[in-house]
Parts: sequence; C-alpha cells; structure tokens
Amino acid sequence: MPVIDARPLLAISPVIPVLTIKDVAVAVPLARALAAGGLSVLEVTLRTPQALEAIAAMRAGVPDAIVGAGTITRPDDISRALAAGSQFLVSPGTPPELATALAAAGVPVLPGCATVSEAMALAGRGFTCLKFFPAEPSGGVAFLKSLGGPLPGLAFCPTGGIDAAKAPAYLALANVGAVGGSWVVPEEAIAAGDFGRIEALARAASALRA
Ligand SMILES: O=C(O)C(=O)C[C@H](O)[C@H](O)COP(=O)(O)O
Repeated sequence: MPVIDARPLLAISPVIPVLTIKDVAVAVPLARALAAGGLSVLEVTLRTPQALEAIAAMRAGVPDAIVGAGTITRPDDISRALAAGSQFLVSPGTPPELATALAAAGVPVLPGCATVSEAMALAGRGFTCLKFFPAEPSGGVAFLKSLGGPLPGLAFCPTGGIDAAKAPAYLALANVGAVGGSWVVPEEAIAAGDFGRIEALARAASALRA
C-alpha cells in the first residue's frame, strides 16, 4: 500500500489543534467549537485512556471535523486508532518499524522527525509530508528554512512550543503546510467549559493564513 500524503489536510486550515482529552464528555463540544472557529482538522493525542473514545465520539457527533490520532508511538497504536475512527495518524518520532507500519496504514500520515537525517530517511521511504517535532527546541523556523534548499520536496507540520505569536513565521515558509499546537485549547478553558473562548481562539488561529 503506498504512503498517503497528508498535504491536503494541511491545506484545510493553518493550525491543527493538538488535543489531550481527559473527559470524554468534552470531546464533542470541544470539536464543535474548534470547527465553528474554522479549525476542522483535529489531532487527539493517545496520551490519555479516554483518547480513543473521544475520537469515536467526535466522529459520531461532529461530521464537519476531520479527526486524527496523535502520539502514535508503536505499530499497535495504529490499529487501535483506526478502529476508533481516526482519519489520519501523527507520530512524534518515527523508528523504522513504526515507519513501515505507518506507510501501510491506509490513511494520511504525518510521521515525526527532528533532524535532517530523520527527514531524509522518511523521504527515502516515500513520506514527503512530515511532522517536525519538537519544533521550537529543535531549531524552529531557522531550521525548517534551511531544509528548503537541500530537501525542496518535503512539506512539514511543525509542532511543539508554537503559539499564536510564533505561528506566522512558520506559516510564511514555503515548506510549511500548517502548524500544530495546543494553544487554542487551554486546559483551564476546557475545565471551565468555556467553549466560547476556544471558538474565539480557533477563529483567530484560522485567520493566521490569509
Ligand atoms: O503527543 C504527541 O504526539 C506530541 O507529539 C506532542 C504534541 O504535538 C505537542 O505536545 C504539542 O505541542 P504544544 O503545542 O507545545 O503543546
């Protein structure tokens, strides 16, 4: 099965919210608020026991959203994520056995990398749209700009340490399709049920690309 490129997903909105959900009850209102604010591509990290149920709830309750699973760290995670309805998969890093499994997943994938050699190894396996993680500690905008020369065929979704102030410089790069980040979903807003604030943050984020 050929690798499915995630570029079309990155073209939908400039920011992919990274969601870590501890209470399944917030999944649907959260996804609705983000989609209403213009961010319809959502990454739910597999960092909590509720993550898979949250993905399934979002798929059932928010048909406008495109819901993917993040924190894919082992081949096993892929089948669990797909069974819950995940429409794309994201890994923070990509050891060889995970790369093999992601290539065969049958949905768009964003395999993570943080170095030139990792990006080249993934490109050699047919992945041309990559997550750059953790973006800020790994060299940020200057690093990705430097990659554009030697590796012009690669597109990136930088994630990790990016906020509304930092996002525009990434989005201005030719090799960045979208950025990922948790800043649009502050934990205190989720805890307070303040989905209006989350919708407003999403609206501001969706306006970052003209
Ligand atoms: O869990 C994963 O799979 C990750 O790769 C980590 C997340 O993408 C970042 O934690 C989001 O970064 P922040 O916007 O700095 O919060």
